Amino acid sequence: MVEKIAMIGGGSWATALTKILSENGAQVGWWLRSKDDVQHLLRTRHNPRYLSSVAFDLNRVFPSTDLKEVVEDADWLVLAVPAAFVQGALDKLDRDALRDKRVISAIKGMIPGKNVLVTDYVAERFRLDVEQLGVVAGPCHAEEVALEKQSYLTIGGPDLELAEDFCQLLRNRYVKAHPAADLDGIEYCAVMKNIIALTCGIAHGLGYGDNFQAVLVSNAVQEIRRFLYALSPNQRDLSASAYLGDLLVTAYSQFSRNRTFGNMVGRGYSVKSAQMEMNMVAEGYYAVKSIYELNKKLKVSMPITNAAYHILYEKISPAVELEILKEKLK
Ligand SMILES: NC(=O)C1=CN([C@@H]2O[C@H](COP(=O)(O)OP(=O)(O)OC[C@H]3O[C@@H](n4cnc5c(N)ncnc54)[C@H](O)[C@@H]3O)[C@@H](O)[C@H]2O)C=CC1
Ligand SMILES: O=C(CO)COP(=O)(O)O
Repeated sequence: MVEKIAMIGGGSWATALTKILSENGAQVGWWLRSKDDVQHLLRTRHNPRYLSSVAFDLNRVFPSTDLKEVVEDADWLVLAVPAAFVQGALDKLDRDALRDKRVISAIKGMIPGKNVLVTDYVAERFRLDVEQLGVVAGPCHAEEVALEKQSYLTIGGPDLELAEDFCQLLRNRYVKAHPAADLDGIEYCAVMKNIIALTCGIAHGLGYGDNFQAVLVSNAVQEIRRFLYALSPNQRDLSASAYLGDLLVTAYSQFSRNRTFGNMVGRGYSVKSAQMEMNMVAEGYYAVKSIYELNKKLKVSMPITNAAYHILYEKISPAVELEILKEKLK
């Protein structure tokens, strides 16, 4: 049986996942916001804006701006727009539109303003059972998928059968995938590692070196552990690649949007100008605010998140804030 997937989003990650899934034989209805991009894809088989070297087989990939049609036709829905655009993107769908679907979030962010995880938002908005949900996690940059470099993904979800089914759709010569039962922990960690990567970028932009970054990342693991424990004290091995691996790749990779954005801020760009310079979205910018606000109740010690918040939302100088932060790390 050919699996039918609705891919929501026209950015790098949606493009990479569409490549993996369609090359494995799935039929992918691909919703993109822009009519021009859909026309371009239909004409040339390439996404003009992201990973434009990848050619799609239009017998299996069906780009469209008609969200309802794309969703109606699918067994699976894969969300791959930045979290800030989830509400807008799904706006036109009825509350029952996802009733019989399996829904996978590939998003590493929270809904700004609501400060909720994407899976929690989708479950509430479409009255879904948690067993219908999963997340795509793990250290994996879209750019390396385009180059077919060896990569590993984790599919997190309470229904391990659903997670394993989605793993099977992903596995290929260069992608290994495995299921994991932790939904919330994986999703929160994916949100938080973006804040850390952004802070690593700020430090780098200010001239801090590898020695400092290693200490920053070590302290970050402890900060993430404290926060996750306060939210959901389940047993989880934070050294697994869905957690630590994702933190490392984002903190160190030249491809990281969050690190690049932070680096610009460290070098003196304003938040606005750094955002305008990038044709991509750094989720960490929004995540800082959500996690900072959530932590007002939890009161976990989070020096790195606090420093990033002060820089990005209270306009405190990155140099001053890093001077304060460096005294708190060990
Ligand atoms: N790029 C990557 O390597 C990976 C990304 N992710 C996650 O995937 C999600 C999507 O990120 P990327 O594909 O990297 O995005 P991107 O930064 O490559 O592209 C930006 C995306 O935002 C869309 N967009 C901009 N304004 C919009 C609006 N008003 N309404 C709807 N969409 C709008 C653009 O069309 C484009 O799809 C994020 O949560 C990210 O953390 C997860 C793993 C890897
Ligand atoms: O999550 C990612 C890689 O696993 C992508 O991180 P960036 O958004 O910082 O590029």
